[in-house]
Amino acid sequence: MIRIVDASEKYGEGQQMIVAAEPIAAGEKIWWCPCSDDGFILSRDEILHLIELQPHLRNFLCWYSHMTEDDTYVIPRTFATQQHDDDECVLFNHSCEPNCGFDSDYGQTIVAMRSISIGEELTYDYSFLETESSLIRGLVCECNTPSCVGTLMFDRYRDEEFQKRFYLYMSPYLQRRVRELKTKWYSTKCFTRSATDEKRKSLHALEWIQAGEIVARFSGPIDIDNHFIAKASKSEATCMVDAHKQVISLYDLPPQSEITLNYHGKL
Ligand SMILES: C[S@@+](CC[C@H](N)C(=O)[O-])C[C@H]1O[C@@H](n2cnc3c(N)ncnc32)[C@H](O)[C@@H]1O
Repeated sequence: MIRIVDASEKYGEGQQMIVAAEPIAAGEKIWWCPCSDDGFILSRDEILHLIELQPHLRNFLCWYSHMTEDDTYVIPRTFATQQHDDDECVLFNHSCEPNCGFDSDYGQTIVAMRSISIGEELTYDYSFLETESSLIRGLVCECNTPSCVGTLMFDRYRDEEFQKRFYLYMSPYLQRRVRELKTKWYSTKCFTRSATDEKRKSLHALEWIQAGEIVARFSGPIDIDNHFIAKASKSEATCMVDAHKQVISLYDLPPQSEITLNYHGKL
């Protein structure tokens, strides 16, 4: 059903792509990705540490990892040899007007979203899998479609039009993130980190946050068990909550700073 061909001209030296080897009908299942079952599961910090130790693995780790949860990345088991063997699902490229997506019942199955002709490139939108802390955030898109967004920031899941069109084609992780936006909203400048000693998740700045910016917003009770914002003493908290249940930064917060609140004081 599919063929792998050279794509150096479109995406750059050494790049490959998947094309349809026969006509594919809308809704047809194209590929079942084994990587989520077989791959190594690492946090963002663990991957960045690995890249620091072995810089030659950077492209492999960043290109072929995908997110299955906040701060949870699956990388092909073969990363040490830099081969992707039969995991051809890693060769699907991104398009801002994709023709494939994920089957919402079986998140690991790639299906055709419309009929596809022989020779047409098979693509999905990487925003069906990735959020702002994607390891390829900032990739300049070469999909050449009229609705190309340019630089991929992986915040498209927040857009209501995008949700309406593509919710059913997003991975289970992205679908959950879309649902959570209604009750537990975090700024695009934040990311969740799970690599603390107690394995409790915590919220951090992904990029520079200025004093007075809205960092998060809640609709329910602001309870420490309800979200990932850690507690701190009054003098150490980096944020406060305003009358509209918005978490506001008290200071300029450089990347990596932890978002913290003083839960004992009046929130
Ligand atoms: C999962 S791999 C896809 C397969 C890749 N083409 C290969 O041959 O290994 C993701 C990488 O492919 C390239 N890529 C995929 N879609 C792209 C796009 N729309 N624009 C530019 N580069 C893209 C980027 O280098 C990206 O990091």
